[in-house]
Amino acid sequence: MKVTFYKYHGTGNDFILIDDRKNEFPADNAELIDKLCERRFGIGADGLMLLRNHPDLDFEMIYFNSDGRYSSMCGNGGRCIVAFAKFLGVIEDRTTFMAVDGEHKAQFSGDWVELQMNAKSAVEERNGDYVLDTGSPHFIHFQNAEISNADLNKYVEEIRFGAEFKEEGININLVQPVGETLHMRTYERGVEDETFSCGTGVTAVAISNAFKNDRNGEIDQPIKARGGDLSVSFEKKGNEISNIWLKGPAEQVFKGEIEI
Ligand SMILES: N[C@H](CCC[C@H](N)C(=O)O)C(=O)O
Repeated sequence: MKVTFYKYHGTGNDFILIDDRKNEFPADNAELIDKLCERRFGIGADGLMLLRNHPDLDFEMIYFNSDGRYSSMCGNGGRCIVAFAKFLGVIEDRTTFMAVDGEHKAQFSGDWVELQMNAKSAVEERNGDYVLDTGSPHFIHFQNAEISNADLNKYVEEIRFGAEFKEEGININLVQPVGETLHMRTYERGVEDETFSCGTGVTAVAISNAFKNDRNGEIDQPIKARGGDLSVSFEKKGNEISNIWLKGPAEQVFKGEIEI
């Protein structure tokens, strides 16, 4: 079967996107998806997404990590599939679509896509570190030292593969405040490697930073990931977080065809 695919990235978090409105792609074939995401023997990507019809909303996003398994929500992927939906003519300049963690609104601002995010858990503080779910589960460690040469693997071994999270997994984020901007690096569950950006991670970092600094009101947090710049805006009243928007670029890199 010949499949047309489109390669997108959102600040270096890269994805294979397929228009599967005919429901023909073998979504349960984890081995195939893993192979397509392989960087040397396949197309290469952090994840794969299917755009499918939805009975009530503009479309449905089905997301797989590069290990081929169905995944929790992908924020950068959500922004890329919105750009893909506009490219296909499925939507114009705003949309409401279905994803694994529920409905998402999205809109365009210049060449950035703004995606409304769902905070799925309370913010848990653990000796200065944070754990929260923004559609995917995240562990956040803040440090003042330069993160570009930080030992991310130490947190991967201790936390991602530690007793508590070994089974379910969790994404690991290191954060270094630089002025008003948060510089960050992420190790992603299901990719089992560092990625250049992680949208649910960016969102989790922005929210936990507001708790760390006891900030309230309308917050617009600039973030610098390895693959580029994003921002997260939200409202915080004490422990209540609402109106969360993840904003950043979503770019189509190439189109291709592959026999599967
Ligand atoms: N690897 C994540 C899902 C993708 C998250 C990331 N690509 C994003 O942009 O949010 C997990 O299994 O929790």
